[in-house]
Amino acid sequence: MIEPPTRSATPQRELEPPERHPEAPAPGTVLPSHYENCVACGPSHPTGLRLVSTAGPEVSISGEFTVTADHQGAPGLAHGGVLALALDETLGGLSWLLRRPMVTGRLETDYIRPVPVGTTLFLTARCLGFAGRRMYAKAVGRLGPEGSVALRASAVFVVVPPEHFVEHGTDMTTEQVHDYEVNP
Ligand SMILES: CCCCCCCCCCCC(=O)SCCNC(=O)CCNC(=O)[C@H](O)C(C)(C)COP(=O)(O)OP(=O)(O)OC[C@H]1O[C@@H](n2cnc3c(N)ncnc32)[C@H](O)[C@@H]1OP(=O)(O)O
Repeated sequence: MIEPPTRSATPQRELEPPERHPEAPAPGTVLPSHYENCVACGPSHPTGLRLVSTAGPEVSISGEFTVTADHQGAPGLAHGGVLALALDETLGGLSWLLRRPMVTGRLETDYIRPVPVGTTLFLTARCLGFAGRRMYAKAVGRLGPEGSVALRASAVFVVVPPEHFVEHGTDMTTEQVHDYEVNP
């Protein structure tokens, strides 16, 4: 049997520098939810994170959400999978600034401190650059705007054609995907 190649979220060669799209939302712009039922950012999801992302400088995003009892693993503490979800969503927000549809290929997470229920977690994600269709990025999660680092992540996102979401998802038309590419 042929083993799949070992994959890493650390770039193996020099990256093409990221370019903020000329029509990207200005730094400080709160980004709309990309889907109202998204478990990470959707305002209609009953128990989701309701994570709010904001465009940052260069190719960066900040995100915020408050851990509730719906997000527990151990009693009173956020589940690690939920924290990975928050990192994934914040990293995914980079596509708003790059104006390229992308999906997570790999997400490597370091859990550094426990995150109690009631904490507002402050996340930032930064694009490192591209190698072909691969976008490399890093993210950090803090226990307060300037607080202790609780999480770190390195990720590879893979640029996909808009049709990816139509072909593999439901209730999505090509027009809607193109709307996502050009709004806000
Ligand atoms: C309205 C809109 C809503 C927009 C909605 C926005 C939602 C945001 C949500 C946050 C983001 C998510 O959670 S997204 C959901 C979670 N992720 C997914 O569902 C992805 C599932 N996986 C896939 O669909 C596929 O494996 C792909 C698309 C990632 C790759 O498949 P492919 O298109 O056939 O391409 P492939 O040739 O395999 O790979 C292309 C290049 O990427 C590299 N590559 C592929 N996978 C990996 C990997 N895990 N780690 C490192 N590198 C990788 C390959 O080596 C190759 O490099 P080279 O040979 O070219 O050098």
